[in-house]
Formats: sequence, C-alpha cells, structure tokens
Amino acid sequence: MRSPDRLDTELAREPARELAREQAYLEDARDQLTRMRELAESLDASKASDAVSGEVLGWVLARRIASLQDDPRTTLFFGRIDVEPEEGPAEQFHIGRRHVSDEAGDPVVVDWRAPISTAFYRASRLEPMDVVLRRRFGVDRGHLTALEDEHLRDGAPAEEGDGSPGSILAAEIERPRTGPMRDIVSTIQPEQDEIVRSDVAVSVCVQGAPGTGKTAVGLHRAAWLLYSFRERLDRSGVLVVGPNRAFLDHIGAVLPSLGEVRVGHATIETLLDHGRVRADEPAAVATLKGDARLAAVLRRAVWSSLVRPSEALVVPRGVRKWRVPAYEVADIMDELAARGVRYSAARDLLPQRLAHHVLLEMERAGDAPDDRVQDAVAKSPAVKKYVSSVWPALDPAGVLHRLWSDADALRAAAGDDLDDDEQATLLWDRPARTKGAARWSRADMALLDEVDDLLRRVPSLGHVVLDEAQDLSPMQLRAVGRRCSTGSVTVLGDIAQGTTPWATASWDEAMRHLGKDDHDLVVLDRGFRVPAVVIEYAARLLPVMAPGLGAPVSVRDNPGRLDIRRVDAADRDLEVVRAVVGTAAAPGSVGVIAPDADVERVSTALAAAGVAHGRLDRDHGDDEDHQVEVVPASVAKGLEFDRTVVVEPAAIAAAEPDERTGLRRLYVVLTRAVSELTIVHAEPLPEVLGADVDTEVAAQVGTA
Ligand SMILES: Nc1ncnc2c1ncn2[C@@H]1O[C@H](COP(=O)(O)OP(=O)(O)OP(=O)(O)O)[C@@H](O)[C@H]1O
Repeated sequence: MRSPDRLDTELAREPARELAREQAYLEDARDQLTRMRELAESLDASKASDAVSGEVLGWVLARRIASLQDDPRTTLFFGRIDVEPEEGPAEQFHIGRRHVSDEAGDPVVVDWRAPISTAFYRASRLEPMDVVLRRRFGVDRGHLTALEDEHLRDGAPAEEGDGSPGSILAAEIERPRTGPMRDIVSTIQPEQDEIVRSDVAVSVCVQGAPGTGKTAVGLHRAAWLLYSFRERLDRSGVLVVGPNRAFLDHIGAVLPSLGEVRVGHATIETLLDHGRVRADEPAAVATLKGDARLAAVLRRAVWSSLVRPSEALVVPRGVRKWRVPAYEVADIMDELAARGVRYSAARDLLPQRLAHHVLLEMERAGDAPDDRVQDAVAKSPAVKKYVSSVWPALDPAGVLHRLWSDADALRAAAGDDLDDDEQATLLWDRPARTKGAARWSRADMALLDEVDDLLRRVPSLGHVVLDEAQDLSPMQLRAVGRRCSTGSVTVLGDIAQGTTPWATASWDEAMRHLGKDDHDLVVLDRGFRVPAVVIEYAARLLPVMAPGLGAPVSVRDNPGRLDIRRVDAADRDLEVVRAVVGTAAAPGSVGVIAPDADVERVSTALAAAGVAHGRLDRDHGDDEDHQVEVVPASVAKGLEFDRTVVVEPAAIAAAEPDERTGLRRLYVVLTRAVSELTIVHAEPLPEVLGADVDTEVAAQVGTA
C-alpha cells in the first residue's frame, strides 16, 4: 500500500502527466492534419472531365489546402469532453477550430460547430448531457500549458454555478486586448451558444448591455450557419452589417480566423450606396425621412406614374394597322399591377402582353402569325412609344428628385400619411434642377433604396447579421430587411446605446420593420468587457437616458480602475498627454476618445509630445496597428481598448442634438474600456454622473 504522502506526490504529478499525454495527442493530431493536407495537395485538378470543372475543382482544392494549414499560433484543440451515454460506448472528443480525422476517417479533433460539440459549451451539472468530464486547455503559442477539469457527474450536488468562470476561462477573458477583435470559440458561454446555434430559419434579436458579447455572438453565429448549412448559404450569401469602417476593421479578422472568408462586411452606407452623399440635413428632416410612413408615400409616387390609356394602341404592319382598344390596355395594366410584380419588371412584360393582343387580332382576321411576329410587334417603335406613354420608365433618383422638388407631386403621393407641415419639411428649399445635380443626404439613400426595390426586387441573401441595429431608422431597417426577405437575420443591439434621433425604442417594432415579426428575443446581461468599477460608474447614466434597462453584471476578475482628473482648461491637453503616456507604458491597446471637434487638437498635442498614435476616422483608420488610437466619440461604438482616456465628457454629450442622445453617446464612450478608464476634464461633468463624483470615485479607487 502506498503511503498517503506518496499518494499526494503522485496525485500532484498526475496533472503534469496528463498534460504530457494531451501534448502527445496534439502532436498526433498535427501529424494527421499534415497527412490530410498532403493528400489534398496530391490531388490533380487537371484530371477533371473538362476545363471548367477543372477550374472549379482547382479552386476547391486550393481552398481546402489553405484550410488545412496548421496555424502555429494556436493549438488544434482547446477542449475535450468525455461522454458516457446510457446506451452505447463511452467516447472522448477533442474540440477545436477545425475537423481533423485519422487514416480510417475517425475524428481526432471535432469542429466546434459540429453537433457533438454543443455539449462542450452547454453541459452543466444540472444538465450533464452525458458528459462526465469537460476539460479546458491553457494554450501558449501552439503549446498546451495547463488543463482544467470539470467533473459533471461526480456526485457533488447539482447546483447552478455562481456564474464565475474557471481560471483558464477567466484568463482568456482577462487576456489584454491588442490589435483587432479575436474569436471566442474556446470560451463561448451557454447562453451565447444558444444564440449561435439557433436554426437557420430563426431570426434572433439580441438585446445586450455593453460588452455582453453581442458582436462576438453574431460573428460566431455566421460561422456556425455556414458550417451547418454550407451549400444553401454558399449560394445565397451571408452579410455582416456594422456601424462604420473602423468597426468593420476591428471585427474583420474574426470570421477569417474561423476559416470563413466568404462573408461580406458592409456599413449601412456602403450597403445603400445609391450615389454620393452631398448634403447634411437637420435631425428633424432626417428623422421624418427615416419614418416608415415614407414607404407608403414612395409606393404611391411610383405606382401613380401609370397613365390611364385614353387612346387605342395602333400598330402598323405592312399595309394594315392593328388596334388594341384603350379599355383592353387598361385591363392588361390593371392585371399586371395587381400581380405584385415590381413596377419596372411589370413594365418589361407589357410589350409582350400588348403584342399578344395584336396577334389575337391578326388571327381573328384570318392570319396565322407565329411567335416571331409577336416578338417583332413587341419590339416595334409603335409599341415602345405607347408603353412609354402609359407606363413611363422610372429610376430612383428621378422619383425622389420629383418628390422633393414638386409640391403637387409630393401632396399627391403623401395621401393621408403626411400632413402639410411634414410635406413642407421634406420639400427642398432650393430644388436641384436635374436629378443628376441633386444633393442627396444619408437619409435619402434609404429612400432611393426603397424606390429601387419598388422598381425591381432587391435580391435576398441567406442570412444577415446586423450589429448596432438600434441606430437604424425604420426605412434603413426596411432596406436591410429586404436583403434577408427570404432568409433570416441576427439583430444585435442595445437600446441604451441608441445615439441617432431615430434610434429604435422597441425591438418588436424594429423587427417588424425588418419584416421579421416572428423572431426570438434574447437578453444578454453578463458583461465580458467592462470591469465592475467602470460599468457601475457608466450605469449612473441609465436611469436618465434609458429607464428600465439594466447594466450588465461584470464577470471580469479584474475590478478595473477608474481615474477622474479635473484640471484647468489651459492644462487639459497636457493632462491628456500625461494620462496617455502613463497608461501606454503597460502592454495593451489605448483608446483616447475625444469629442469629434477636439480630435485634431488632441492628436496634435500627442504628436508634439512624441507619442506615436493612429487615428480612427469615420470612414477609415490607417492600416497600421498602433498601441494608441485617437478616436472621435462618434466612432467609438462597438470598439474596445484595454485602457481608455476619455476627454471632456460634457462636451461629448453636448455635441449631440438632445440631452438623451448626448448621455447615450457618453455611455457608449465610457464602456469601451477593458481594464482602465481615465477621464480628463476641465468642464464640470454631466450632473447625472453625480455632483460628488470626483471625490467619491477617486477615493474608491485611490486615484490622484
Ligand atoms: N464568452 C466569451 N469569452 C471570452 N470573451 C468574450 C466572451 N464573450 C464576449 N467576450 C469578449 O468581450 C468583449 C466584448 O464583446 P463584444 O464586443 O461582442 O460585446 P458587445 O455586446 O457587442 O458590446 P457593445 O455593445 O459595447 O458593442 C470582446 O472582447 C469579446 O471578445
């Protein structure tokens, strides 16, 4: 019998042995991956039956070979589950970013998206899902450094956990943020996994406070859908829509790191690109243009272009003239208009319909015309001219130009939907002379898109992930909705972060505008980004600007640090530089978030002090990665930095058109920090943050 001391020593050695065993398994898996890649490389695309198949096969093989590269920065797996079903054999599965199999075709590593992997993410003591052991691996540059086991059926009482992550999980969550956003496959939480794996037919709307993982969940859902419904979605396409270019740069590496390179990324501006935006307009005008009532107005404007025929169509052919009486043309037009075909598509059908009637006339007169005659009649100048007179050709710019310049046209289209004042608001003060000279606004883009769809149906994708959806107007939501009309959508957002005057107040309403009345609404409330002291501070804004919405419960180990520095106006820029220099000494990204109008000044002050930095503007950042980025407040949404320095909160709030929007913008800005938030201000802070806040919070975190 072994002595207790020896047993202890052995037990202490066991994890090291286990780790060595797993490391050996990893080496084996790597060999198998190499074997799979070599096999793919040995296949010859030129043996295909013809040149086109050869090209397709060559492309498929190249893609497969690329997907079988071993990335030395990660390991092939990050977890393991041991499954013991009541019936059938016990099995063990290593879970990784991609599938690896051995010579016999048996799995060595299973893809995190495979159905069997669900248990890795969701099994709990309450619901073990046949899992007896869940193992997580600590990883460093391709090596396993630690393992952590959870025994789900070891007889301990089946209680829910307290929600706090284990140490490997915690280390992953606490890892400093550098560079762009990374994937979270190894640590997806059960409530997140449920969203990720919702069926392809289900549209999901996720409301979640800052840092609850909405963006991460949306991107992983896209990857899961592509894996599970590859053929269908490869054909129809998947698109991610985000708020601005800087955000797309921030998230752009996540899907490629999961092996998905074919997902499109767009902002609402690039999606609705119907010309150059050349005009800014008052919030009241943009809000009205974003109102869903405009859809009915535009529909009327388009369809009222039809002209009731008053004269017969006369088609000369040889010595004869053939006629289609006006009332018959009207019947044909009514039938086409009632069929739900889009305006221009129906117009394309009209010549053939008219020609068919001419053909019937000819037959009645004893002729025996064939299809070629019908075609010739349809293409004849007489028919073309007639069609243009009763069913005029339209284009989006022409329709909108007329509405905004011609009070009578707008009144006719407005029906009961817009009152006189609203019509006056929409009319241009100085109408552009031609549609080509029109100075379109951002809000006009969604309207041009609506008209475009009234003329010809915009094709639908298989799935759209719409991030920061709370900021979209009803007309913009309709535009996104038509791009997933036959597919599904994942909508991500936070009502409290709505910073447009038209921001949505209700997800049910937003989903209705998207055409997805039937949807699942899920609330995420565990915060993975913002540490407790920072989120508690930012949450002081909530009762005023988003009553009823709660702050997330931070699951971060790091309590965070909040440092509020009040200085004289003359010293402010110097203090910002000092704060940045102090905070940039440690590794991790630093975001200096300033009122848009102050970005230039802050950047100049940093440059003068020799602090290298980048700048994230609305449309782009530069391509280099900088540790320090200066960020206009209006661009900060969706981004995160290890540490942030926020400049002049009162000015950030005051730059918005109203108090509520201002405080919401500030809430977004204050919730970008992963570990530290430093506020530098000369103006008094907004009252709702607390009059006593300087001393109170400073004391709480022991700052200067
Ligand atoms: N399960 C998880 N494991 C590890 N990290 C996570 C997890 N979920 C989220 N995170 C991390 O938390 C941070 C915040 O996530 P994300 O940006 O997706 O949140 P969000 O809800 O979209 O935030 P916001 O509303 O502020 O834009 C990211 O760094 C993300 O990688």
